[in-house]
Amino acid sequence: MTTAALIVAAGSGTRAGGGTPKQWRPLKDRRVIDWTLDAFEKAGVDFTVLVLSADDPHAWTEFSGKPGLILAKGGAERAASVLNGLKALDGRGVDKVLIHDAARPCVSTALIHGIINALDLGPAAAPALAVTDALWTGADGSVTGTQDRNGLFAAQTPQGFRYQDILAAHLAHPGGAADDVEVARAAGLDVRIIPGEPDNIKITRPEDFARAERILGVDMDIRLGNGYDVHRFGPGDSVILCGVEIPHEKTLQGHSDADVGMHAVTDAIYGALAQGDIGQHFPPSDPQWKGAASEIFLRHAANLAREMGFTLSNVDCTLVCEYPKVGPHAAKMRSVMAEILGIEASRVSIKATTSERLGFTGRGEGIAAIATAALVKP
Ligand SMILES: Nc1ccn([C@@H]2O[C@H](COP(=O)(O)OP(=O)(O)OP(=O)(O)O)[C@@H](O)[C@H]2O)c(=O)n1
Ligand SMILES: C[C@](O)(CO)[C@H](O)COP(=O)(O)O
Repeated sequence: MTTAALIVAAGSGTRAGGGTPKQWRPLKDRRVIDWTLDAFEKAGVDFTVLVLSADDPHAWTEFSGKPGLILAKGGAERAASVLNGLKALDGRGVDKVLIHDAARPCVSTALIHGIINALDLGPAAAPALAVTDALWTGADGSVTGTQDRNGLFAAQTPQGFRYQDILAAHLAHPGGAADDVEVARAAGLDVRIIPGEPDNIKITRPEDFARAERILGVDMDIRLGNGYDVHRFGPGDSVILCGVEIPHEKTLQGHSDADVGMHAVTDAIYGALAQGDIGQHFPPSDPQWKGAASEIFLRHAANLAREMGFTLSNVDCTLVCEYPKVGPHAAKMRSVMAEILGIEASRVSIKATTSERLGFTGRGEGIAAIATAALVKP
């Protein structure tokens, strides 16, 4: 089955204001049209017809010759634009066509697939939301009556059809239809209602841009990283764990101050950023890091995260040792780590476990630490 998307982008966007037609205006880091085209590309349609205003030579130049993209001229009304797009698909072996407003950039892959699949069961399928608010009639700023909302739906796009059916329906229609479902029904086609998505809004008025940005903003970049480190014990009288010096009968050995917990957290952050590990940024072969405070490494990782546009959401570190006991120092460790990371202590977890006297940690030969970091870019 060959599936095409038909995206109407030839309107003037009068109600949205702003001078430039809404489909060409910015939305987050791209334009409205880019989000819409991208949604159908991601959904894997075979090709796309983009209906553009004949009065916009820049748009035609920009999109001409793009693989998988067919251009068609817009008409005076939406229905005329759709018909021109349908004609442009003639002779290309299209079975299913999904007609969509360029002004609905938040459409999801799941909804597109839902419509495509529903066309295996009938000639037409379209998304809609059952009306949940009370409906009134009004005049001169006053309510003049109420309207029964039972059985009423708010229509969305993409509206999907078998290609030959909807082409014939549009050719036979006298014009003035609100949408393609009205055209299809006028031709006697049965249209299946698919649950629409509240986020699939149509940008119609100026405030809709901010709504669409909020919806698209949910698609944030969330990264997780893990870190693991081990340091052995040697002669001494204290250890440094997560930035806190704790009296102990031995010390941890290492090239730096051997703060095993801080190293694990640092590596977790580098891991989330896919930026290597501590050894890569601060090679042990470099004498300048001999005896260095591990705070330098952790600050570097946290700053790198910020430079790459991420916010550190939380870190969680588990120290594995029989002794020293970590519990009495955990609160201090959390506040020290939080200060270095530049986040609230409530986002830093430091805990400990023994290994039931098993293995090198159980025999008191060293301490291991494992950590997770979560980073978020809105
Ligand atoms: N002659 C037209 C009119 C509309 N559309 C497209 O149909 C979609 C839905 O229409 P609507 O929201 O009404 O857009 P506009 O007509 O551009 O808006 P307005 O009515 O505010 O001018 C939009 O993607 C719009 O670009 C089109 O391709 N050709
Ligand atoms: C097709 C449509 O998106 C269905 O909701 C809508 O009817 C087109 O926009 P308009 O605001 O009705 O012109």
